[in-house]
Amino acid sequence: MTATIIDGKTIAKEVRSELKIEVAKLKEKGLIPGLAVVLVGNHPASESYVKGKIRASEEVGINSRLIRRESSISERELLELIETLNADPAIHGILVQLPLPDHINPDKVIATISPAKDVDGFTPVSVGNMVIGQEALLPCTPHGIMHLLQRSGVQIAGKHAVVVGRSNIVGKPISLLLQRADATVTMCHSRTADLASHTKQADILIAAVGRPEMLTAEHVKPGAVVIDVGVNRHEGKLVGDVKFDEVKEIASAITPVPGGVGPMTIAMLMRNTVEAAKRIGK
Ligand SMILES: Nc1nc(=O)c2c([nH]1)NC[C@@H]1CN(c3ccc(C(=O)N[C@@H](CCC(=O)O)C(=O)O)cc3)C=[N+]21
Repeated sequence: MTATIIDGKTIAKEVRSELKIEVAKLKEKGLIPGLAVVLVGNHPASESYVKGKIRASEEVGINSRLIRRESSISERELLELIETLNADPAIHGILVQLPLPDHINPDKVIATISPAKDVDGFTPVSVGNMVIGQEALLPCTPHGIMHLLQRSGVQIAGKHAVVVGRSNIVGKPISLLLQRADATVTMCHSRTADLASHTKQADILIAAVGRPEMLTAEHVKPGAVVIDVGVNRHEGKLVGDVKFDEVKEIASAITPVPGGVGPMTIAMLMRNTVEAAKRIGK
């Protein structure tokens, strides 16, 4: 039996139409959510991601501002730009597109973003609040994965989730969110010994290592739900961390790349921006 395809593109569209209604109501009260997207230099993949974010903002009714800076900008100038946005009452969300040029310390830049406007959920304050289960803007990709699972009716409580990848942006936070939803979570990574022996135990398998098609049929238990977070440009096309054609024959459900987690990441950015606007008010 082949797996159900979890259609992130369609689910993301649903999220955006719900948000559109919510934003229209906020506008009646005089509150227009504002998002600043800061793009430094001209990383080719960043251009395409940022375009997606601006397009989604337009659809939902969020006022987005794309702020471009040359890659020669100094760290100090970038920090000053962020301080200005922190103080701007029309801006409720600030996103600094990563990666940044080598001479700029991304940790320093992220830590300068006001936690109230941290729609990526990357600041130390947001991360800390998430870890201890306090109210926080959640990082978009893990937040999007939780929505995908919930909206596709996947039961999480009591299940064994195995996460492959330990990044700050995906692996670590998704492990916590799954645990909070009462899954039992195993955290694996690129250096895990006998990876397949762990991933084969997974009822829910999250692939977030960033290695094209690394997880194959032999890593997957029949009937597992497989979430592919990989976005690898490989021989001119976009592929995930999962060997889709092979794994779809044994999984019960699987996300495609493209059209799975990626669109949900952007939808959650929209949601966080609306959330931040509501909390900050006008
Ligand atoms: N501060 C910051 N926040 C981010 O959230 C952030 C970032 N920096 N840097 C780069 C990564 C990557 N990322 C993606 C978002 C959407 C898709 C997405 O929509 N992908 C489409 C395909 C798009 C295409 O074809 O290029 C899909 O999977 O269907 C992918 C990747 C956000 N990131």
